[in-house]
Amino acid sequence: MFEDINSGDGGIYAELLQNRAFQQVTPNTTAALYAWSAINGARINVIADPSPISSALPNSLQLIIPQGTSGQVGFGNEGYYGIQVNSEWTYNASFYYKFSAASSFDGAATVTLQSMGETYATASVPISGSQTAWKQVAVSLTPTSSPASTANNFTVTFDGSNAAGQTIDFAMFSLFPPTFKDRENGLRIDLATTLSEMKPSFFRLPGGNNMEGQTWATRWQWNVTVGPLVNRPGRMGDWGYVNTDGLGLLEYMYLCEDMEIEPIMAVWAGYSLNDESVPEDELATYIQAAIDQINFVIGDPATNEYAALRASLGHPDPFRLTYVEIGNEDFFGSESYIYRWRDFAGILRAAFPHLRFIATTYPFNPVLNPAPELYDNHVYSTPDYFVENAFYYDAYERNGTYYFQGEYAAISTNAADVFGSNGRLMYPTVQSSVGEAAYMIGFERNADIVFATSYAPLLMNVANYQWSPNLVAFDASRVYPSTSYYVQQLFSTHRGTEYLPSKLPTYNATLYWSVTRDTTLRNVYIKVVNYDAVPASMTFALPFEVSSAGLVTVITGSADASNSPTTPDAVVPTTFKMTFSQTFNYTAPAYSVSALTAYLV
Ligand SMILES: [NH3+][C@H]1C[C@H](O)[C@@H](O)[C@@H]1CO
Repeated sequence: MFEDINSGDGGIYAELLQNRAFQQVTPNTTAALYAWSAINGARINVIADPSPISSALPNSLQLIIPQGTSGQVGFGNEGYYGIQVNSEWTYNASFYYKFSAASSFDGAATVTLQSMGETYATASVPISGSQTAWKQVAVSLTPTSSPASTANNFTVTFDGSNAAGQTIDFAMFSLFPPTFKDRENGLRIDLATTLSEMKPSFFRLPGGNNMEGQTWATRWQWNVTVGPLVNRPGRMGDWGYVNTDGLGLLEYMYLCEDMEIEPIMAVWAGYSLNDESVPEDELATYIQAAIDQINFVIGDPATNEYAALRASLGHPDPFRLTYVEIGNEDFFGSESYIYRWRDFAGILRAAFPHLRFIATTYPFNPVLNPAPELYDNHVYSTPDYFVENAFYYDAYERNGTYYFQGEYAAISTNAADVFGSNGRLMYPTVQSSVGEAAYMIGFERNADIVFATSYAPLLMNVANYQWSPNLVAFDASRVYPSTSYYVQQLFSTHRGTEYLPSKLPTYNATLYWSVTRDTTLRNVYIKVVNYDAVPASMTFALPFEVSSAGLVTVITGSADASNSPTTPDAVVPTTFKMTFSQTFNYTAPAYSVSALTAYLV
């Protein structure tokens, strides 16, 4: 499950410059210069440009080089809480510039990656005072070393002795490192690789709260997140910072394509986080926007203008799409969802009969028409809750309705105030991840009605975050997979194609297991969850023969152990050879998740 909670900008979206285009800021304020700073006496200010680079980007950075300055004068950007400088990488830097008034200046800008005066990479860009219209310039930067620290800056400076007195406007900066699959405007390689190594099947986007907007006007709107970056205005996201929307709908689709997974794509459904619902007689505009969004993803360029837009952006073929979610957590707006679902699902089902639409209220509460085929359930609670409710789906009625556990995580040890700060987990712990695993065993046992599941939220920038815990933490140079990440990965890579019934302990036990079989690979997977503080010895009697050689992968550690920037590898999976027979013993360590792999003979 993905949404931008300090996880897109400055996270998986590989742009390295923060506040790169001065989107959604108030000109002539200090705040508008966030992440930028003047160098050696330069004067910089964000202005409402009288001739802006685009209507989407009305602001520009104005540099004034005062008379009498000498040495390198200009400005720098600190990145998203740091910039990783890697000598194995070539960085692509670009910006637009113009002179608001023609001048005789004919010089160059020096573009660098540097720290405290040490320059790691530098390039020169010709700058001409005759350039009164916006001109984009681009350079590549190849560092000569890789400093351990990420306290580095991107800088643009001029030789003060010959640039004194000049006023130059700048817009739409960008600095990219190499990206995942070399995709232009793409993803940070280490984060995307970490997600890909979980072998996920789908990617839910674009949220979550961050799709909804605090108001209707600030909702996520697909059409302003596609096309040239200079035409993307960005928006104030729902987690307290401006989203550049450089990671837009097309980038999300490329993410799915490059990771060989499919999107579960949400459409805005007329409800914003200020608890305001669009009245039924005003829904048509938003339903059409949803139709256009879906056509952008799967439409025929020959017959639909938004599909033609997709083709013009380089992807004439439709993307994979099966599941479309109508809204997010509409149990907060369930009364209006009765008509919002009726109209959205009614019209979208007719327009796209092969797609499957997911409702986001509580199942059957309120009663919805048309009856949803799919519901998205969310649950955040304590580790104990997940163990005590490991049979949550067993009691669900089998009535042709299927469930997406779209968000779940053990986030606190304080049952009295799960979302509060007291008892809240900063990072998953072994105990919280083992608790989640007990619940996940229940997903497998009930796979006849649970068709998809995803931990949430996914990514956290440890330098600036609004939610904890998350599956994967990161900073400007490193990724910190959590204990829950390894549990997700273990379940995902030991999935099987069929569930083999077995007699589980009674409710509120501490020991859970599942037996699945992959009929293609002819593997048998036995996942064992021990939530007890002592090891659990077990005997398995299989109804079929297996070869003696097999493997077991175990995630275990002290209950409150976490992977974090200070203890990145406190708990990692370990794999051992294991001897199997049709009847065999296994001892599950205290607080552990094990995946046993045996091979059918
Ligand atoms: N409040 C959670 C529920 C919402 O859908 C997400 O945006 C939040 C974090 O995963």
